[in-house]
Amino acid sequence: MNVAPGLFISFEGIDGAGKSTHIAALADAFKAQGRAVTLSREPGGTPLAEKLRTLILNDVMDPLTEALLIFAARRDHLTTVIAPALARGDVVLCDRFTDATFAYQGGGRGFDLEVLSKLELWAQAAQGLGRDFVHELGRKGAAPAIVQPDLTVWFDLAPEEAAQRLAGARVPDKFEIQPVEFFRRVARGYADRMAQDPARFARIDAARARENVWHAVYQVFAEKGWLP
Ligand SMILES: Nc1ncnc2c1ncn2[C@@H]1O[C@H](COP(=O)(O)OP(=O)(O)O)[C@@H](O)[C@H]1O
Ligand SMILES: Cc1cn([C@H]2C[C@H](O)[C@@H](COP(=O)(O)OP(=O)(O)O)O2)c(=O)[nH]c1=O
Repeated sequence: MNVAPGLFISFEGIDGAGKSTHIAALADAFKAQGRAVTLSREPGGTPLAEKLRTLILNDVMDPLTEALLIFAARRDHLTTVIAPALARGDVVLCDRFTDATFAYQGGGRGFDLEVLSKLELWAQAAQGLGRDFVHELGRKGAAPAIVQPDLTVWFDLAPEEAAQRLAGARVPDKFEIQPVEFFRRVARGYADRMAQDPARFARIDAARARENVWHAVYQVFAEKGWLP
C-alpha cells in the first residue's frame, strides 16, 4: 500500500486566465516532496481522447454531439490514466475536468444542465474503474459513486483581461474565438458549480501579477498540508 493516498486536482478558468503557467510549477513542488506526479489535460490525456480533442476544438457540431464527445474522452482518460495513477498513489494534476463542461457547454453554450449531470453520472461512475482504484478511493472515506477531483483550483479573471492576455499569444481554437459575452456566461457557469460544492473549490483571484497568483495557489496546497 502507498504511504500517501493519491490526490486528484483539477485546474479551471476561462481561456487566458493563467492556469497553465502554474501547473508545471506545482508538479515540481510535489516532486520535490518525493511524490510521483501525473500531469494531464482535458479534453485529452490519452491517444483516443487527444483524437477526440482535435474534433471537439476544431469541428462545428451540435451541442449534444459536443457534450457526448467530451464525456467519451473523459471516460477514456479516467479509465486508462487517472484511475490507475490514483491507485498508485500519484498526484494527478489535470488541466480542466468536468467543471469546464458545465461552464463551457452549460454556461457558454446554454446546453441543458440536467443532461450534463446525467452524462457526468455515467462517465465518472467509479464502477468499472478497478478494485485497486476503488480501494484507494475508500482510504479517504466512504467510496463515492462518481469520481470527482479532491480539489479544483479555479482561476477567476474578468473576460476582458483574459482576452488581452491571449491577444497574439497563440492561435485561437473554436472556443477562444468566442465573444466576451460567451466567457461571461462561462465564468457564471464556474461560479454556479462552485456554489454547488464549495468545499471542493479554491477560487483564486487571477487578476494579479504572476508571482502573487502563484503565492495564492501555493497557499491553498500548504493549508491542506499537501505542500510544506
Ligand atoms: N498573472 C499574469 N499576468 C499577466 N499575464 C499572465 C499572467 N499569468 C499568465 N499570463 C500570460 O497570459 C497568457 C495566458 O496564460 P495561460 O497560463 O496560457 O492561461 P490558460 O492556461 O488559463 O489559458 C500567457 O501568455 C501567459 O504568459
Ligand atoms: C475540458 C473542456 C474544455 N473545453 C474547452 C475550453 C478550452 O477553450 C478548450 C481547450 O482547453 P485548454 O486545454 O485550456 O486550451 P489551451 O490548450 O488552448 O490552453 O476546450 C470545453 O469546452 N469543455 C470541456 O469540458
